[in-house]
Amino acid sequence: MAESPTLGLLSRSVRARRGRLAASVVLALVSAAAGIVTPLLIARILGVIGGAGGDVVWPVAQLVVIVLAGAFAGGWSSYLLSAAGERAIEDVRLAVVRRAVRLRVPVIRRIGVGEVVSRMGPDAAQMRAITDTGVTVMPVSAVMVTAYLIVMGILDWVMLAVTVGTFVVAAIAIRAFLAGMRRAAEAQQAALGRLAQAAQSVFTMVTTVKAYRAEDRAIAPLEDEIGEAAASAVRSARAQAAISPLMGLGQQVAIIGVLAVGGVRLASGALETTAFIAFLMYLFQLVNPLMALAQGAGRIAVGKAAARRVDEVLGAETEPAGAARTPEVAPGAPALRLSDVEVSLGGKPVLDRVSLEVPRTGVLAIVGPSGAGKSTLLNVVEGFVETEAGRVELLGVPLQEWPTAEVRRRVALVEQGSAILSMSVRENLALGRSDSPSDDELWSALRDVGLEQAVRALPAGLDAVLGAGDQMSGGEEQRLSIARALLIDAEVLLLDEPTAHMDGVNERRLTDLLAALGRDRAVVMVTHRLSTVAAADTIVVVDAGRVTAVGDHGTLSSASPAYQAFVHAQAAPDPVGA
Ligand SMILES: Nc1ncnc2c1ncn2[C@@H]1O[C@H](COP(=O)(O)OP(=O)(O)OP(=O)(O)O)[C@@H](O)[C@H]1O
Repeated sequence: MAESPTLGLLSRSVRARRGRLAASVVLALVSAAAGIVTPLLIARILGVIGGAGGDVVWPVAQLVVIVLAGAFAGGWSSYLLSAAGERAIEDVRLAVVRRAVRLRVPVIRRIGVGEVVSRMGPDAAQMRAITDTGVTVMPVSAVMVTAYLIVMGILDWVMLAVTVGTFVVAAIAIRAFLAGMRRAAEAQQAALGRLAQAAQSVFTMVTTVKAYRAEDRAIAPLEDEIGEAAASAVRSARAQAAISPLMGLGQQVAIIGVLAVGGVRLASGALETTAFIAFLMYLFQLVNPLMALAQGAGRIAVGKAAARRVDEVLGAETEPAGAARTPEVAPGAPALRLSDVEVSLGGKPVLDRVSLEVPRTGVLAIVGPSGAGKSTLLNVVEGFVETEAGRVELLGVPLQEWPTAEVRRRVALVEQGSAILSMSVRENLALGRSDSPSDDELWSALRDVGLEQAVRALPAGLDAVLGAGDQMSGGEEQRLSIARALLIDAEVLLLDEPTAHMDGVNERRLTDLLAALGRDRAVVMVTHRLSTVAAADTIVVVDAGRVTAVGDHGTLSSASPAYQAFVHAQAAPDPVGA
């Protein structure tokens, strides 16, 4: 079985903190040793008081020092352990967030955004068990149990045999409950993941939910998952609750057995009273490391189940980085060339042998009915969808021969609708830049898209944080996305319905801006607006995943029935006003 990437990461995290963890183990052992020595000292003191004679002050002083040192060492050890555990969680969270954002787009969609978030939250938190329990608590407890058993064996091997026999029976019973606990914890983790996914969808669309008075219906799946998480947590608690009484029962039976056997051995003179008392004290103490072992085994099983969920992100395929070096651009090659490209989404063919050339300069408009595959075409160029067949070239070079980052630098995408992150206007605008653009540059880009006044009106201007307070309208946010694309000065500009939310003035302004940009770069625009389409240098008609016609407005108006239908639909008089 391939190693789990999450467990690999944890093992690196542990190795990076091996000094502190080793100190924690040593301190835990010191604390354990103090616990082991204490009954012997108490037995000695009792012997002195009981008439054996000798100095009592020195053993009492030793006892005080050892008890205090044991308590201090125990506390320090547990602090070091907790700190290492928390750092391990931090490592997992950082790894998840860094990996998740680099996964291939279809992979992120398959896992689900809420599910990815849950891997960073509750699942990562479970990793602590593997580091602290697995690395120190379990080995230290095992050492303690062994040491107790050795000392108890030295004191009286017959009573030891009774003790071991009883605890072995208890351990067998506890094992069955641990398995139930693990299964319940797995179910709980899965339910919490689905809860995060469902909650993400409801709260992103909270205004729609309210507008349709669907609050109760929308949260029904969330309530189901909350119920499932609680039910599995209760099952886990039930299994966990059995561990302590079983261990206690084992201890009680062992005490009764030891008292019976010890009484006989005391009477026969085979056992000294002080040894008998010391043995009983060890028996009382033995239950602590045994409990730690049983509960630790449960926590580790839960942690490993969470690690398998985190593996889904850490082990998933990231976007290919592409070629190591930027290729030579073929002179005279078109900006983009698609040859017989085929794409299927969800098992359904969406692009069917699409061939298309986008010249180095000029505005190219893609038109076609809803669902025809226009956005998918743009996504193919960005590498957001897999092509099943065909070839896509940027500046004459196949996409896979480019470094992916270089493709994204040369091709700017403005997606349908708003694409604003919860950041300041400045950060949103500079998203594609490796340097920090000057304020002049930012204002100039905002002016180009007719947004300067709106941003100047924001109290914090360029530093106004968007997203949190809905400071901009949908159309303004869309124009901000266009300004962001202008700021990377790409050779190819892809726009998906850029005028969808625009008024007439801004639509005209954008059409003029795109025409100006088209003088020295390729502008590809999916649009339904006739005025924008008619002004384009080239128009591509897409229908049911196929390119059905290419030409300018004049040519297509007479030669393409599909285009004529498009023009007719756009130009049709308003049926209400007719
Ligand atoms: N992730 C997906 N899984 C399955 N099918 C998908 C997926 N994304 C898109 N589709 C389907 O692919 C087809 C093309 O979608 P696309 O978004 O490219 O259409 P479009 O021409 O841009 O439409 P519109 O004008 O409505 O935006 C649609 O039928 C859509 O249902």
